Amino acid sequence: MTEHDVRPLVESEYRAAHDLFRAALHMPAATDSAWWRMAPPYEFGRVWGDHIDGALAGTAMAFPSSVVLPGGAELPAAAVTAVGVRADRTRRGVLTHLMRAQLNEAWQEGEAIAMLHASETPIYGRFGYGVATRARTVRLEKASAKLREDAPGGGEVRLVDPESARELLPGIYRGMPSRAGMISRPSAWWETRLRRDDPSGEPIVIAVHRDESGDDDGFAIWTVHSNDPRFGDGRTTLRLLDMCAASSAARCELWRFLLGIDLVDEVVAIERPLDEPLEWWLTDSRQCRVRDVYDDLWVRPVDVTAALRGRDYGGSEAVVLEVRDTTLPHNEGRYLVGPDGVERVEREAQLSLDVALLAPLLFGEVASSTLADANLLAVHDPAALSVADALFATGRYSWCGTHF
Ligand SMILES: CC(=O)SCCNC(=O)CCNC(=O)[C@H](O)C(C)(C)COP(=O)(O)OP(=O)(O)OC[C@H]1O[C@@H](n2cnc3c(N)ncnc32)[C@H](O)[C@@H]1OP(=O)(O)O
Repeated sequence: MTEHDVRPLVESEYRAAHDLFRAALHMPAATDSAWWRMAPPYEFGRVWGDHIDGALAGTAMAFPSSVVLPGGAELPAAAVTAVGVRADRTRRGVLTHLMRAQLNEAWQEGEAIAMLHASETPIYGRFGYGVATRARTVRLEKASAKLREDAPGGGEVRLVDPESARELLPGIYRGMPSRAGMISRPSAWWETRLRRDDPSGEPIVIAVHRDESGDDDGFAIWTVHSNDPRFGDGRTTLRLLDMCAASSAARCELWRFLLGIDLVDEVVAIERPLDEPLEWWLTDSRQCRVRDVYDDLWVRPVDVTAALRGRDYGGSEAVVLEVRDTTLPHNEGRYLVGPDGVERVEREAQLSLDVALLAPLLFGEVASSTLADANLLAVHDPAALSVADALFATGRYSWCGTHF
């Protein structure tokens, strides 16, 4: 049997842990400058390692953040990242040990939620994570994607350098109207984002939007990739990595700016909200080509009571929901969930599900009746299903938009 030695790593071990993570993603060890870019989130000191035969076999880290739930409440959350196991040590429970240690740490820290972006979908469900938000990648051909003349806009867009961006962008982000799925970005996250070159080595370019009354209210971050015409097709792609704005006027004006940049053939934007009204801003809606729709933020309720209490509910009736949670047994039990509040009860359950399916319900990503159709939600009282549908409906897609 494999002997595991799971413990928090110390600072002198962080770089090796990061290199192990990079190797698991088939990336070379970090150069000094790559490590300088990626080190800030390690500074929170929440880095775990599992050791086999005295050598580091796997690692996972987290930094403190928060996430907005439907209704606008913000809950403290552990942002989990840099998870990797050595290729010659996989499938012996290393990740399982790391996940348990990390989730217990989040519980001790009083974090109601743990959250991450998954490299592959089969990995995290067994630890109680489920898809909370989805996002899409869109591609616009610059020559044919034209914004309607009466699409929103106004104000002006200017390029800023990373030093100014460090001053400006965190405040603009905090000023955005809150939306379910959005997370807080600690300064360490900004340090990494604004230091980071694309893996291809292209530098980031940053623009800020200022509204007509002189307030900065939106920004975009991108890289530009050109294909040498002597060898390739000579096309130039602008890759939009991050765009946030406080108003649709600011957002549309940023799109107008991007689609007007010279010597660009196409704009490809990742992790955009499913309901960004690009199709509606264009003269020809088909010019917004949706390349892909994918799971974005995965959420794991660490404290189910706090997570259930963190959101608003629709409808007028309550249901008794049973939650199974083998990883964090303190969550196991029955919850009366209704528009008047949430409490633990001993009553018979009307519906029951695994904790991993709570996040899609909490964030309005799926209806209870759809989960029941998929045999993922057990229905003990059929009348409760439509009540649960009404309770958890959100009316708007949740969206994260922050990669970590
Ligand atoms: C938030 C992030 O950082 S996302 C990045 C995650 N990292 C990567 O994708 C890097 C490449 N992959 C890896 O490093 C490893 O394969 C990991 C981290 C995905 C899994 O680590 P392992 O130590 O092998 O996982 P562990 O042995 O604890 O597996 C537990 C269970 O999950 C299953 N599992 C683990 N990884 C996968 C996977 N990629 N696909 C399908 N099942 C998987 C195992 O088969 C096992 O199932 P079982 O309990 O039924 O036997």
